[in-house]
This record gives sequence, structure tokens and C-alpha cells, in this order.
Amino acid sequence: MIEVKECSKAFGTVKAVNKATLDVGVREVFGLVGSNGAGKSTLLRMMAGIIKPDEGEIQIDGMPVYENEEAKKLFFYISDDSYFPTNYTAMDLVRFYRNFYPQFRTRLFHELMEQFHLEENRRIATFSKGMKKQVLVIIGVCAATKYLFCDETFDGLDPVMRQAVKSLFAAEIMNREFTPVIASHNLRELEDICDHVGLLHKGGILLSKDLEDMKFHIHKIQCVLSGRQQEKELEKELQVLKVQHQGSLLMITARGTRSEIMEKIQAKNPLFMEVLPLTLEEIFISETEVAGYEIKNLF
Ligand SMILES: Nc1ncnc2c1ncn2[C@@H]1O[C@H](COP(=O)(O)OP(=O)(O)OP(=O)(O)O)[C@@H](O)[C@H]1O
Repeated sequence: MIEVKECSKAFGTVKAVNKATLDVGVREVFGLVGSNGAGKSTLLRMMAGIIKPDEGEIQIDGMPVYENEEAKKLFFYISDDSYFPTNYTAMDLVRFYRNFYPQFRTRLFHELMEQFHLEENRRIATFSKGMKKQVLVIIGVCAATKYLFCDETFDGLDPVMRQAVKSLFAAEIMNREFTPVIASHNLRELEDICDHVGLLHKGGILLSKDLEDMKFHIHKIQCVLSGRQQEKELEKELQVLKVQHQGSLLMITARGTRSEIMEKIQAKNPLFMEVLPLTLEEIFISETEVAGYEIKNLF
């Protein structure tokens, strides 16, 4: 488990991370989302023990991470601006990382490179941006660490590749203790990969939630009832986050499971009703609006 407690980091007068508190569980894909400059990279770099928090602490499996070799063996970190020596091939990179990660799974590396149609003896400098990211994710998975930190690694990966990486992560999580932490400024790109999402805004964690749980407990409703009185009653009975009217169509975003909500609407004998799950983006819009933020200021 990774515990970030009241962590802050400033660069001169810029507060990059501001009293961030966050728990990352095990065997889940954790998404760290936020706009450009929200502090994602800084937080990830502190989690990787590259920079020291000014305040607060970060522990990985109960160990402080900064200047702690034992804790650093537990993760592989993919930065958003990874540097490769010009002549290095993917295989050279593996030889390099094997020194740090003795449990490195070289056979799996060969298999995955073939599966992803990547040549292991080609110079990395000649790969496209997306291909370089794929090589790093493969190496990160093969390093066989408990945690994998990916900074903007998925932004710009094409949907087929994202699906392939998603399956790779799912297989790893099923077979061993493995927890990827993915920072991204794009909610839509995280939606189909993550189990849990933490939203970072101006250096602080605005919310941190399990995706399935969020999707299970918040819905959008479209219905037509027979009168205004009925509508008012329904609005009182539901845990409403937002109400809109479009002619006779009533549109509500409400907390609750699908069956709880359906039951309440059905009791009003609707002329029409539809209860739908929200997309991740819609959930965040509702949740952040409730917390007093405008999503368009966050992304
Ligand atoms: N080394 C540094 N020196 C000075 N300021 C920095 C440094 N690193 C980050 N910052 C500042 O800290 C803030 C947070 O930056 P950070 O890179 O953590 O954000 P981010 O959420 O990862 O953004 P992006 O999505 O654009 O990568 C920004 O205002 C940035 O300018």
C-alpha cells in the first residue's frame, strides 16, 4: 500500500503539491488525473523518492521512500520525459535494468516485444513516441516490481494499444501483487483502464474514488411525469445532484443504485423513464460541481 500523508512541495513561490493525502491500495489500477500543472508529475516524483516533500511523508508498504533503497526496489518509474542513450536498443535497456531488478523476467520481455510487434534490437531513438512508451511499459511490467508508476504514459497511445496494455495489466494483477499508478490529464483515456481515480487540483487531492463504486452509486435519469407536483416529490425523494428541464422531460443526476432510483420513479407512474450510468467524465463533473468547482476549470 502507498500512503501519501499531507504532502507538500514548492518550487520557489509555486506550490506544486499542497497537503495532498492519498492512499493507493494493492492490485488495482490507480489513475491520478488533473489538468496541466495540477501537480501530478511532482507527486509521482515524490512517490518515486526522486524529490523530497517539503512537508508530510510518503510510505510504500510501511517504508519511507526518500533515499530508501529497500522501498525503491518495490517500484518501476516511467517518467514523462524518459531519456535513452542514443545508441541503445530495447535489449540494451533490459541489460541495464536487470542490474537494478534482479527478478527481471527476460523471457516475458521477448514474448511481449513480439506480441506488440516491437523489434528488441532496433535503436530506441528510431521508434515513434507511442512505440517508446510501449517499450517502457513492457520493461516496467517485466521488472516484476509490486508497483509501476507511469507519468503520462498512456496519453496519445492508440486505442488498440491501450486495450493491449489494459489486458497486460489485468493479467499481471490476476497473477501477482501488482499495482500500476497512472498519471494523466485526460479523464477519457483513464476511464477504460483504471479501477480507482484520484483527482488532483492545484496540488491537492479533490477526491479519490473507486470507479465501479462511483458508477454503481450515481445515475442520470430522464423521465416524463404527469405533473409538476409529481416532479417536486420525486426531486425530494431522490438524492439529487442536478436537475434540468427540457419541455416535459425531467433530467436528474442523482446518487443511488439503479434499482433504488427506478423504484422511486416507478411509484410516480411515469409516462416515460430511463435510468443510465454516467461516464467517468460526467461523474467527475457532478462530484466536482457539488464540491463547488467547475469542471471546465479543472480540465
Ligand atoms: N522543477 C521545477 N521547477 C519549478 N517549477 C516546477 C518544477 N516542477 C514543477 N514545477 C511547477 O509545479 C507545478 C506542477 O507541475 P507538475 O509538472 O507537477 O504538474 P502536472 O500536473 O504533472 O502537469 P502536466 O500535466 O502539464 O505534466 C507547475 O506550476 C510547474 O510549473
